[in-house]
Amino acid sequence: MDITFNEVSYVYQPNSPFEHRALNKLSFSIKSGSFVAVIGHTGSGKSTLIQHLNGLVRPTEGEVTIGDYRLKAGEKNKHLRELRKQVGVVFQYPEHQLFEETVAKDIAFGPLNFGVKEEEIKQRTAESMAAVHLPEEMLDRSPFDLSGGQMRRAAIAGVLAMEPKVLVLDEPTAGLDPSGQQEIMDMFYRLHKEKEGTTILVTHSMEDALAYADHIIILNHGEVYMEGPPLEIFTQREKLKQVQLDVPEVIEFLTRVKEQFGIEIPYTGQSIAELAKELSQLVQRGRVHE
Ligand SMILES: Nc1ncnc2c1ncn2[C@@H]1O[C@H](COP(=O)(O)OP(=O)(O)OP(=O)(O)O)[C@@H](O)[C@H]1O
Repeated sequence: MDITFNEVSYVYQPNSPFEHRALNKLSFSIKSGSFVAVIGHTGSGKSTLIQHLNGLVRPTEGEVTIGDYRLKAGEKNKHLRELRKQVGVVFQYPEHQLFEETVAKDIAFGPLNFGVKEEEIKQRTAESMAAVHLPEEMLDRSPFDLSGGQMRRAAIAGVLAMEPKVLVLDEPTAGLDPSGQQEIMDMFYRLHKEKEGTTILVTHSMEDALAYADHIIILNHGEVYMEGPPLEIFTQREKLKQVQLDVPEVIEFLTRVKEQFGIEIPYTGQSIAELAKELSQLVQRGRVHE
């Protein structure tokens, strides 16, 4: 589903002493099937932006379209159920929203609410558990007896069981250890490729944005500060510094190689260790002088 924000503003607590314009005439579009990372320092408006995507908030000004669905300032949201069927949101610390007696009941909660038949729910539950790498034996356990990482996966399985066309991820790896973070992000990336849906990731990790996204949107004070393909964005160090954002380490490495050795190693998603290996091979072959 294509998504567009057209001159969208959002004001918290209007006409009160606490009035705050969190989004200011925001315009951008997201093509169906893309993996978009939304970045920006704290308070730049990322969470407010994504809350528009499933109708949790409605624009104060402007218009949001998600496929055929339209959220317009001044108009009551109609058919929100339809929208929420299509847009799945993994909120920060999703495990805090687990509440049922068993993992199976928790995963089935959303689909049941939307009238999905029991047989189909069973099938979706099995598929979602496999996607998040949880064994089926866990379905009968209380979600509160699982480890933190397993609880996070169970909560994510509940969102996947809705089979959303758009998956919105609000810092889905916050609080996990580095290997858990990579596993979860690799899982979302694999699902994105398999399901051919649209994925929108809010992250503070420049590394994840570079590794997984095909389009970056940087917010600053509720406005689009920069947008474009990752390599185009992350090579503009000075511009990023102005909004307190860092360049991913791997891009720093490539920049240093270019400055010191005068060569450009094409970046195709390698890690720093892999790039260092490529560089040492070039040195050994005499293509580059130390
Ligand atoms: N309920 C509210 N009332 C008033 N202002 C609010 C409210 N919620 C958020 N804000 C303000 O709106 C701005 C944008 O907040 P938002 O949560 O969208 O930012 P964010 O980029 O997601 O931040 P973070 O990275 O810290 O999660 C901030 O300045 C915030 O203080």
